Amino acid sequence: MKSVKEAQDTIIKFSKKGASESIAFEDCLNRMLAEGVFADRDAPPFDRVAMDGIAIQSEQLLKRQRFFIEDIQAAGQEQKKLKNPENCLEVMTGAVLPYNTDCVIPYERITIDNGIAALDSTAHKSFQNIHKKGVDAKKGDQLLPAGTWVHPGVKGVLATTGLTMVKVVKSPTIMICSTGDELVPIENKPLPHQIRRSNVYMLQAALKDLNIEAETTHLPDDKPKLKTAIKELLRDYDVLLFSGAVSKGKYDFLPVVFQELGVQIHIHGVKQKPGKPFLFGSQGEKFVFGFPGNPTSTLVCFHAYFKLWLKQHWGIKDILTFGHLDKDIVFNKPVTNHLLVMTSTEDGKLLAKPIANSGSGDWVHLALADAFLSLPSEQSEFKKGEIFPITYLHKNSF
Ligand SMILES: Nc1nc2c(c(=O)[nH]1)N[C@H]1C(S)=C(S)[C@@H](COP(=O)(O)OP(=O)(O)OC[C@H]3O[C@@H](n4cnc5c(N)ncnc54)[C@H](O)[C@@H]3O)O[C@H]1N2
Ligand code: MOO
Ligand SMILES: [Mg+2]
Repeated sequence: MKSVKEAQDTIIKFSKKGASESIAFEDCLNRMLAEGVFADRDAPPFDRVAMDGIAIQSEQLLKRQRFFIEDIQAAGQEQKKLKNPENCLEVMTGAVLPYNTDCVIPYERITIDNGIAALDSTAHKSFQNIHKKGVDAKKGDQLLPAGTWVHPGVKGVLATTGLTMVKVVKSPTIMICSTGDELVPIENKPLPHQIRRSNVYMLQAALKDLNIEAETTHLPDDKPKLKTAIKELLRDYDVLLFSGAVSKGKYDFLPVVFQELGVQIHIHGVKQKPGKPFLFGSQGEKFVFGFPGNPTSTLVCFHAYFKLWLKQHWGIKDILTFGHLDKDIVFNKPVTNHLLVMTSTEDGKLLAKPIANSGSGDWVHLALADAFLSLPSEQSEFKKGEIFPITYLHKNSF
């Protein structure tokens, strides 16, 4: 059985960058750029007035403190010219600096009376309050490298560059499969021995949080039927996510079906709780993730392993954070303990409060968790205040 570290290293080994596709600018938030973005013009594209006020020729400061206002240069107007260097032009933030001027003095530093602007002092410098053409980037400069994650600031740069289509890393096609004859559709009223197939919706939502769409399907606990269905799914999808059927039960057919279909199993069993029977395999460029069926195991393994695989493939950011355990814990098994927690902040510290639950099959208390702390296998007593790596379970929790 692999340790968590060995399992994660194995996953990373099989994760590589996805293919690329061009998509509409509107749709590119939370995607990874597949190619660099270059400036189509200087940034800023002209000497930009940075304060509302007046523009003068700085040389005149040696001679005068009062300036006749010739005209106004508003933002969006073509560049005007200061005709008489002894005068000034009123200028607005965002306007082109008028020709023949080199100094902007804000309204707060002048008084205007009868069309004359009087300065509070002559202590002003050339090029003050002017955002110089090309100071941030020159035409042709790389503004964003390939691999950049599109967040709101990046969208602003893409918009400024006029990119209506954006080349991004393509999403893998994913099918989420539930297994198990006890499962019924959520709209059904389950019989006493049945439950609703909730895990697939949890996984679909976790993917949606990452801006990835995925379909769901259900497969029965029947080996020949499973084999036929998975063979087709492997042909049609890049990645199959399974919940259930990977442990030791008589009907846990996934490991043997994978073997018979020529799927190489790289991980089956990890020294962790929950998620011990976790399985990961591949067939060429196709990947299978077998998340143990207990709901907490499914969700924890999604975040601990599938997100790691996606990190390279899809480019999601690794938010490596540490949380302060908020309670003493004793855990005597030599395995990593992924402990469900509710997070909060206090005096700038991230506190992680363990959630009481009845084990990995307890879906009721799973909903109270927004993260899990990974307590290392070599330790058995964990004290309040100690710091451990934390993994968030959903986007709104970080
Ligand atoms: N003899 C052993 N038994 C078990 C072991 C073991 O090592 N030896 N491991 C336990 C652990 S740990 C886990 S976790 C589970 C994992 O089992 P499977 O991956 O084989 O999953 P199933 O047997 O199919 O189901 C387990 C449990 O989860 C429920 N489930 C499954 N899918 C869904 C779904 N889509 N929505 C809601 N709930 C689901 C299922 O009904 C079961 O209750 O095995 C232990 N056993
Ligand atoms: O480890 Mo199982 O994954 O406890 O529920
Ligand atoms: Mg089982």
